[in-house]
Amino acid sequence: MPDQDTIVQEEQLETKIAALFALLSDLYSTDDLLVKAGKLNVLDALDSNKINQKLIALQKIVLDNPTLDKLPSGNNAKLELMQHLEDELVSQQAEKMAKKRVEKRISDKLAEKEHQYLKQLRKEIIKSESKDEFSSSPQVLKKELELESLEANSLNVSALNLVSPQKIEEIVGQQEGVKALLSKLQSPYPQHLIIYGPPGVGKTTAARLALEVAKSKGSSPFSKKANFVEVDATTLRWDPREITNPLLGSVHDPIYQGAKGKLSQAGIPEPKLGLVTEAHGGVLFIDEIGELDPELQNKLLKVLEDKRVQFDSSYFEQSDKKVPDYIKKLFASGAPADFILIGATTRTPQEINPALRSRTSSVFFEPLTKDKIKKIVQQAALKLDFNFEDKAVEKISDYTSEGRTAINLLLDAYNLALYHDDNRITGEQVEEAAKLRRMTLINRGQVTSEGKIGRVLGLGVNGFLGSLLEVEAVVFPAATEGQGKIKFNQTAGDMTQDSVFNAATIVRKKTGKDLQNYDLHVNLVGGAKVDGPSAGTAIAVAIISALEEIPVKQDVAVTGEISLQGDIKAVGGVREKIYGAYQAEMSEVLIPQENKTDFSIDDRLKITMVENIDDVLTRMLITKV
Ligand SMILES: Nc1ncnc2c1ncn2[C@@H]1O[C@H](COP(=O)(O)OP(=O)(O)OP(=O)(O)O)[C@@H](O)[C@H]1O
Repeated sequence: MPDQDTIVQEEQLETKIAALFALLSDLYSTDDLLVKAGKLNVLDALDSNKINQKLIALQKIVLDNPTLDKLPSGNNAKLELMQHLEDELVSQQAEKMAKKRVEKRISDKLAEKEHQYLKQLRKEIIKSESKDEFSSSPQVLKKELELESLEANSLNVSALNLVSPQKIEEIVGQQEGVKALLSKLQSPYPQHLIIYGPPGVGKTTAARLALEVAKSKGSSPFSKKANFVEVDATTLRWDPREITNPLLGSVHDPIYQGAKGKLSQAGIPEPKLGLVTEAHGGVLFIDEIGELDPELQNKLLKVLEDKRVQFDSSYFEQSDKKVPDYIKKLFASGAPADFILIGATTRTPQEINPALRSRTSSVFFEPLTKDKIKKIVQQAALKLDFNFEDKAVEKISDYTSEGRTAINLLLDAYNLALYHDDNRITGEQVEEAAKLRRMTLINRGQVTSEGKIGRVLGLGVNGFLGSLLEVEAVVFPAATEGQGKIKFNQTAGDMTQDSVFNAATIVRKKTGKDLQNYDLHVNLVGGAKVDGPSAGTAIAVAIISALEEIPVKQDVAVTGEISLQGDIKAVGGVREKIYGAYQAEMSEVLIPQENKTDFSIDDRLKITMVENIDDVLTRMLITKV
């Protein structure tokens, strides 16, 4: 029989064990406790009446140790063990409560953030939906309605779009260029590039269509939604203070936003995203990239490198609670601008900023020959679904070597045919359309190795296009010596008049003949208007040729101002003029030595630098003066 003390101690142990089990079930849910007991193989022990077995189960569960199968001997030692288990349970409980508290704080914080976010979102929506009292005025609503009805009425199906290539295979005469373009763009790692070539030969159209091809390739990083964003560098306006910068984006500081702007009233600067961000994930096409302001080019290069564009404003306050989150984000981390740059230029690679050139690969588009122009016109005429004479196509190719101009001339002739109730486009209609556009035939086929007296081929430039300028001079002995008359066409411009007078002095120096003893007529064929003294040299050569009756070579063209000393001075548009001479199939072109840095030598035709009238006469006259 156990003595009284032992009974009391056992009762104490039982009470303590019950208390510990109560603590345990506070710590774990019943299910969790059963699972844990199952894993530790003590489920039976929990139900047992034997104190020791219960204590062993308790020990295993609390200390999470399945190997603790023994108990210390002696009741005191057991009481100490239970004290230890109780401490352990208390500390586990404390840990659990601490965790709970932290979790609660986290979920409170989350709820608060969500609430703020929803509030902000609601504000934005209300702002965009709501009309202030000004914009809901009857006058403004009426204007809005008028504008909407105008928009709904659009009838402008662009004819140019209709007849332009819709597939890359329809680009004519640029096989090499298109191959290079496609290979660089449809790769899994597309490259930035610049397309070099004359105007109107399909650079923009090919770039746009090449992106479509790239999008259809599974390995391309361009998604189906990738944008083709197009901008012309010659019309891009920007302000170095970054008040306006449509290319890169700008920050509208509050003082510039106008009194009505909500953000401006709150003194908040607002970043306006630029084309580089609109092109994110796609292509940014910059036409005439060579004309882009050098400072803007440097900024663009930085964006290309960072693939982001950053904003800055002295009005921005990070801590200002009124500043919307999206504005804070834009100031903190900028806007994305990860795109492929395609530039197009009529310049040569040497004339492009070296930093830009080194980051882009080069693609070359060729000038279009007469045959290619005919093919472009035929292709477009078929899309118009209208009859046309072969002569019409032939005629168009006589007027231009630019694809775009050819298409426009075709469309003009088409409109004229409709106007005349004709069911086909004829050669005459093309001529009529060309006349209305003030176009002249291009000088293909003028080249002849035979010399001509008093006829010199000079060079003119119109926009980006250089062309031949035909200068004629005729002289007769004056009826009365010393009273000769000089005549020239008035339409040719004041500068031409000066050029003729300068030429008269040179002629006297070179030939010893006084022009006052002759009637002289100088003519710029076709009433060409010359803005500048650049025809001076050609005029002098024409007069000398006429006076001395020495023929002038007809496959050599010249440009240059002439001084009273007979020096050939620099002129503008040399690059375009050289290209014009090439197109007109000249074999040599004479350029002022002073212009030698304005162009790069190409091997398409012979370019000779000239310093004075003697250099020119040696190369242009068939025999010596
Ligand atoms: N090689 C070509 N093949 C087919 N069509 C062409 C070609 N070149 C030009 N075109 C026609 O002319 C239009 C204008 O061409 P596009 O704008 O692509 O030329 P571009 O070289 O980019 O000219 P620019 O340098 O002046 O911008 C095209 O929409 C197309 O109808």
